[in-house]
Formats: sequence, structure tokens, C-alpha cells
Amino acid sequence: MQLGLIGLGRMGQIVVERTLAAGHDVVAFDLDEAAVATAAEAGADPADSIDDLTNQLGADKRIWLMVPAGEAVDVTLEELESHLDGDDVVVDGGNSYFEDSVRRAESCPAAYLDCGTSGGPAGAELGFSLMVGGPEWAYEELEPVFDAVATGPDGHERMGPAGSGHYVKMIHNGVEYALMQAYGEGFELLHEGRYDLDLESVASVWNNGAVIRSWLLELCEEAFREEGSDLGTVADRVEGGSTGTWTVQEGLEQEVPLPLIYTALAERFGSRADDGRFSRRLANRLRYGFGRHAVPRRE
Ligand SMILES: NC(=O)C1=CN([C@@H]2O[C@H](COP(=O)(O)OP(=O)(O)OC[C@H]3O[C@@H](n4cnc5c(N)ncnc54)[C@H](O)[C@@H]3O)[C@@H](O)[C@H]2O)C=CC1
Ligand SMILES: O=C(CO)[C@H](O)[C@H](O)COP(=O)(O)O
Repeated sequence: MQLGLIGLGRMGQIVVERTLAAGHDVVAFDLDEAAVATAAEAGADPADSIDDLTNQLGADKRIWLMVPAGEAVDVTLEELESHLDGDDVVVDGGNSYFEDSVRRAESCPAAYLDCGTSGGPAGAELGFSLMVGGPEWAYEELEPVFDAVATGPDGHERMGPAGSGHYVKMIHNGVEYALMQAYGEGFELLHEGRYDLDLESVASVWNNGAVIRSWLLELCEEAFREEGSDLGTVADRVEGGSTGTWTVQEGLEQEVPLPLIYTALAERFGSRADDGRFSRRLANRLRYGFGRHAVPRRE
């Protein structure tokens, strides 16, 4: 298959590499020329504009967007619009708000798949977990690419109609916030508590058979190994927050109580006051662990 890839940052480059490794062809475009050059070095055909990208794709275009959620997706779709018809498929693999995806699916001339992507840059080798919403025929058409980008055939699933992929990913992120908060509180108590503990050892022993073992806990272990038990210069400022906010808003609309997710979100907002909480410093470092997000540091 030939795939057009727009957005070649931390996540897009991985989609390029995994798609090429599975024997498909990739035409790659990004506003940043250096990112296009990196994709070309990996074996993709470079494009210098969206016009160029669509010209290089034949009929029945398959295009994957991996640009930041929000305006960049709308701008890209506007530019693509005149090149698309009903036999084409566009995948949005970013963290778009699900209602935006429903709107885009209605107005896009191509079949539109909203694809929640989990695993982050750190999960590149293993492959991602993909939660896909949209028309069944388009999902089936893209299955060879999903097989390549995901951990394999079990790493992707069609969730339902338009919006459902990004809806599931939004709630996944709410869960992610709450889990980070729970690990953060536990390690904060261990850090402030009665014993002088090596937190890397605690995380390591928990990761070997304990009920609470997980990838996030492996990232805690990595964070303590790389930063030290006191987390060194990692600041107590946790960035991000959009997907958690949407999850909490949806909980309110559906009248489903989400006290843990809400508290984790409130902690993030509270962290911007800078009062040194250990749990917030661990959450800050974990966002680097899974997402390669920048780590605010203390002076
Ligand atoms: N980093 C992570 O852990 C994860 C990120 N995501 C989502 O994937 C999407 C991409 O994330 P990252 O790769 O981390 O971001 P990134 O910031 O590393 O890369 C975004 C790329 O898009 C390019 N870009 C921006 N506007 C563009 C436009 N109009 N046309 C063409 N290229 C454009 C930028 O130049 C950049 O190379 C976002 O929606 C993000 O929320 C999803 C799961 C995990
Ligand atoms: O989707 C992700 C992980 O699953 C991204 O890393 C996302 O950026 C995390 O959300 P936030 O930026 O609000 O921490």
C-alpha cells in the first residue's frame, strides 16, 4: 500500500518507520523541512507541499494525519479537500476531541477514520494500541497499515462509528491521569515516610509480580533510575491537561462520577502554583517517559 503521512514529529516518524518496515510505501510531508528530510532518510518519498503529496499518491488515496490536535487538523483537511473523493481514506491518528472528529467526518469528502493512538514515542519498538472509529470498509482497507503501526493485528480494533476512536482514547487518557496520580501519591508517601528507601528498588520489586505492576510503573522505575530517588531537578509542574479536561466534561454530561480523574486533573492545574509536591514531580517525569514531553526542571 502507498500511504501519505502528514505530520512527522515524535509520533509521525514512528508511523513512517513502522509502515516502511512492513513493506509499504510512504509519501511524507511536514511544515518542517528537517522532519521531511528525516522521513526521507528512513526511506519515505519526500513531499514539499500537500499538493505535491496528493500528486504523488495515485487514485484511492490513503492519508494519515499525525499533526497536533485542533487547528492544524482543520487547516490540513481544508488543503486536502479539493484532492479527495469518496474512494479515499483519511486517518487522524492524533489526540483530537471526538466531537471535532464527528464534525470532520461529516464534511470530509473522503472516508474519515478517527484513530486514538496509545503507546507514545517510547512505545515505538513494540508498536501502538490503535482505537479506530469510522466506516467499516475504510477500517478494513487500512488494516495492513494498522497491522504495521500497531503491535500487530491484536493492537488495533474498530470501536464503532465516527468519533468513537477518539472518544475511547480520551477516556484512556483520563485513566492515565488517575493512574499517574495514584503512583505519584504512593511514591510521595514512601519518599516522605518512615524509611529511607531506594524508590527504584521499590518500583522494581513491584514490577516483578506485584498486583500493581504496569508500564507506567516501569516508567516510574526508569525515572528513579535516571533522576535518583528524590527526582533530582524534576519540577513539580505538570503540563498537558486537554484530554483529561474533556474526559471530566464528558463525565459531567453523562452524570458519571469521575472523582479520581477529576482530582488528578485538578492536581495538574494546582501544580502550576509551584509548591514542590513529589507526586506532581513524578507525574511531570512520567509524561517524558511515555510521551517524550519536555520536563520542566527546578533551578
Ligand atoms: N507524544 C505522545 O505521547 C502522543 C501524541 N499523540 C498525538 O499525536 C499527535 C502528534 O503528536 P507528536 O508527534 O507528539 O507531536 P510533535 O509536536 O512531535 O509533532 C507534530 C508535527 O506536526 C507538524 N505540523 C504541525 N502543523 C502541521 C501542518 N499544518 N501541516 C503539516 N505538518 C504540521 C509539526 O511540524 C511537527 O513535526 C498529537 O495530536 C498528539 O496529541 C498521541 C498519542 C501519544
Ligand atoms: O496521549 C498521550 C499519551 O497517551 C499523550 O502523551 C498526551 O499528550 C498525554 O496527555 P497530556 O498531554 O494531557 O498529559
